Amino acid sequence: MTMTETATVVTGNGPRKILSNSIDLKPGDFSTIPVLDLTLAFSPNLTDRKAVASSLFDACTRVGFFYVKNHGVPSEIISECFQAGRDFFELSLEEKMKIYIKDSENFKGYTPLLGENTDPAGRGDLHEGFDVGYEYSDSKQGGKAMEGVNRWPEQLPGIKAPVTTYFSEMVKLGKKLFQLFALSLDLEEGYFDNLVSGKGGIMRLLHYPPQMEEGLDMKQLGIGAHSDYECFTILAQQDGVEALQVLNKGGEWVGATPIEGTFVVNVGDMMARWTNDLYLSTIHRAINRTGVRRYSVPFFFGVDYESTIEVLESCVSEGRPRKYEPINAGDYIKKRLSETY
Ligand SMILES: O=C(O)CCC(=O)C(=O)O
Ligand SMILES: [Fe+2]
Repeated sequence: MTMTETATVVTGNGPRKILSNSIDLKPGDFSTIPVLDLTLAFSPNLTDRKAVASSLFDACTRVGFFYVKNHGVPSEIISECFQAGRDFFELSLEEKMKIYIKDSENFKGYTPLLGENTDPAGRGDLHEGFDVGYEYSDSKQGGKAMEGVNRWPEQLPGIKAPVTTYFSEMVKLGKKLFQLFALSLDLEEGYFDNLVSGKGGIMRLLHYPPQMEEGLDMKQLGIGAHSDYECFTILAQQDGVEALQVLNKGGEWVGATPIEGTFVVNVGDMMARWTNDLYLSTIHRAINRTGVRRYSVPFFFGVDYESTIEVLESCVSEGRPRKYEPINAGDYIKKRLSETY
C-alpha cells in the first residue's frame, strides 16, 4: 500500500475510512487529545461535577479520546499491575499456552504473538496479551455469554492479587466515568449505575515487543487499526514508551504520547451506539518503534452483559436519525471478540 492510498477499517458499527496509512505521525498534533482533570468529578457539588461532564462531552464529540489526571487510582496499584504483566510475559511460551485464550469459552487467558487480528485487513497483531474478567468470589460462574472463570498461570499465583486489585480500582473509576457520561448526556447522574456492577469489564495485560523500522510490515502492527467494542476503555500506558496512535477527524494519525499520572480514556462502539454516534468511537492502533519492550493495560468497561443497548432518545433528532437497533450487550461483545480471535 502506498502512503497516499486510503484504507477502510471494518468495525462492528460499519466501515470507516482511513485517509493516510503512513506510519508517520502528523507533527505537533498531540495537544488535540484533551486532558481532563477529574478533581472536580469527586466534588460534593453537582455544579462542579457538571463542569467536568461538559469537558467530557466536548472530548467525546470532537475526539473520542481524552486523558484523565487526578483520577484517584493510587500509583502503587498501577505499578504493581505493570510488574505482574512483566512477570507474566516472562513465563515460557509453553507455560502461557496452558491458559490459551482459545481453549476458553469466555475469552479469558493468554493470546500469543499474532494470535489476534484486530484489523480484518491485517495479518495478526504483534503483541501478546493476558485477558482477565470479573473475578467471581463464588462457584457460580454464570455460563451466559462472556461470564466465566479467570484462568491464572499456575507458576505465578502471586499475580492474581495485584491484577484483581487493579481491576477493582478500574471498576471504581469506571463507575465514576459512567456518571460523568450520564451527566454529559443530560441524564440523571445515576442513569447507568444499575447496569455497571463491574461484571461487564474486561482487562488485558499487553506486551508489545519492539518493531524495527526496517522491513516494518504495515499489515502486522503492534495492534492494527480498530475501534474498541465496549462502552469506554481506560488505558494505562507505560511512561516514556510511545506507541499509541489515534485517527483524527481529518484522517491523520495523532500520537497519544504517555503523560505521567494519567490514563487514556476512549469511547467504544457500544457507547457510540448508545449515543447514536454523537460520541465518537475513534479508530486507533499501536506501533512500538522505540526499541524497548512496551507494556500497557487497557480496561474495557461495559455494562452488565444482560443489558440492552438502545439509542438514547436525547441523541435522536431530525438531523440525526436513529442509526442502530437495540442489542444485547453480552451477545454483541461475544460476537465482536469471535471476529477478532
Ligand atoms: O496498548 C495500547 O496502547 C492500545 C491497546 C488497544 O487499543 C486495545 O487493546 O484495544
Ligand atoms: Fe483499542
